[in-house]
Amino acid sequence: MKTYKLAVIPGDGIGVDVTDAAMQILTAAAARHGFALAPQRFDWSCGHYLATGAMMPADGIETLRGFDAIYLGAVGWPDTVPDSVSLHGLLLPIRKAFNQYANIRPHRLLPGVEGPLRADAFDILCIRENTEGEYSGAGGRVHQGRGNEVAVETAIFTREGVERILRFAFDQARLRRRHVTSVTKSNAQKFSMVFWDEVTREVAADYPDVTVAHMHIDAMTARMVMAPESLDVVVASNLFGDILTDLGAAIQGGLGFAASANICPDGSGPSMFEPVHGSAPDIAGRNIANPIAAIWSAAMMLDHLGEAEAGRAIIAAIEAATAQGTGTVPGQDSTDTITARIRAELETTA
Ligand SMILES: NC(=O)c1ccc[n+]([C@@H]2O[C@H](COP(=O)([O-])OP(=O)(O)OC[C@H]3O[C@@H](n4cnc5c(N)ncnc54)[C@H](O)[C@@H]3O)[C@@H](O)[C@H]2O)c1
Ligand SMILES: O=C(O)[C@H](O)[C@@H](O)C(=O)O
Ligand SMILES: [K+]
Ligand SMILES: [Mn+2]
Repeated sequence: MKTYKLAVIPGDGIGVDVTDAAMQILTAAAARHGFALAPQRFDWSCGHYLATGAMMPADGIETLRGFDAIYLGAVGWPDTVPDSVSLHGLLLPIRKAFNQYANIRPHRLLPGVEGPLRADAFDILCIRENTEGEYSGAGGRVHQGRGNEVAVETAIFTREGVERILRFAFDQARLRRRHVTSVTKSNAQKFSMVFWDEVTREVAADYPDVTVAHMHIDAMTARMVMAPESLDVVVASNLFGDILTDLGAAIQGGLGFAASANICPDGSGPSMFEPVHGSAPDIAGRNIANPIAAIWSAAMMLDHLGEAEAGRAIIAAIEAATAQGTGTVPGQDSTDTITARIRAELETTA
């Protein structure tokens, strides 16, 4: 039987709650679809930082390299560890070390879910650059705490990095409705974003069957609210993609529904799957987090591992559950109730 080695990093807060839910569903899917999962759990988190001084051990990346995929809940506990430390100590190193340059985030309404918009027929695939740009971590501070303090943070855009994420987006568009919207701010940012626009035009020339639109990030936020059905594939830099996908989550009913995959397209390292949302300290440990985003992310992981049928079955089970109203009203159903309903759907459908 095919066995997949899975590194599981629940992280902090509701990361733990929703990872437990996703693992239940993954276990059920494996049993039903004839493969096995060998999960190994790592307690890398803000708790680990407080105990050891690091979010993960020094050889953490090397440890992860041996796995077929990484499943992550969420990381961050701002009361005890600054968010800049937790993000740069775990999530960002994994995304960069394994060249997970494509962060795929789907936004559509599940059956039975009423979003905040009048629109309901949207189906957006956001492709976020995931290794450079505004998240490069290049910068510094001088004269800290003094009146003449200076802080510099440089966004880095490389031709390799920009071109490959654009090609990835155009390839995705070919599997969908053949329309790419490239989001920049090239009126204000006259070097990096003008460069991004130029590369977009170059890459687009290789995809004559795909239409392309260029939009500024500010206009894009309005577009996602006013006419989300006009969008197909959306491609953006690391920070813009981060912001747009919380907006995408909002129009699909909330962060509890937004899934994501951090893909290493060349397969040189494991890819990582996690919900878009964070550790949600305000609701952590209360059995009220919506596990659907996490379970959907688990389905994306199975699809990536080559278990597409099992991935589709999980999505179908989520849809069957929400179509009956389970998990559709914020705060109405517990994490356990939603998970149990999805599991029951998975185990009873053909
Ligand atoms: N990829 C990640 O691991 C990731 C993502 C975002 C934020 N963070 C970290 O998480 C911490 C909290 O960040 P934040 O508050 O800005 O964002 P957040 O996504 O954790 O929460 C934002 C709001 O959405 C709600 N929410 C989030 N997920 C939900 C779910 N599954 N069900 C129901 N409600 C949900 C929360 O209760 C909160 O009100 C910070 O430490 C931040 O750095 C981590
Ligand atoms: O990438 C980030 O900024 C954080 O990890 C989180 O907000 C995310 O969207 O993944
Ligand atoms: K997350
Ligand atoms: Mn985010």
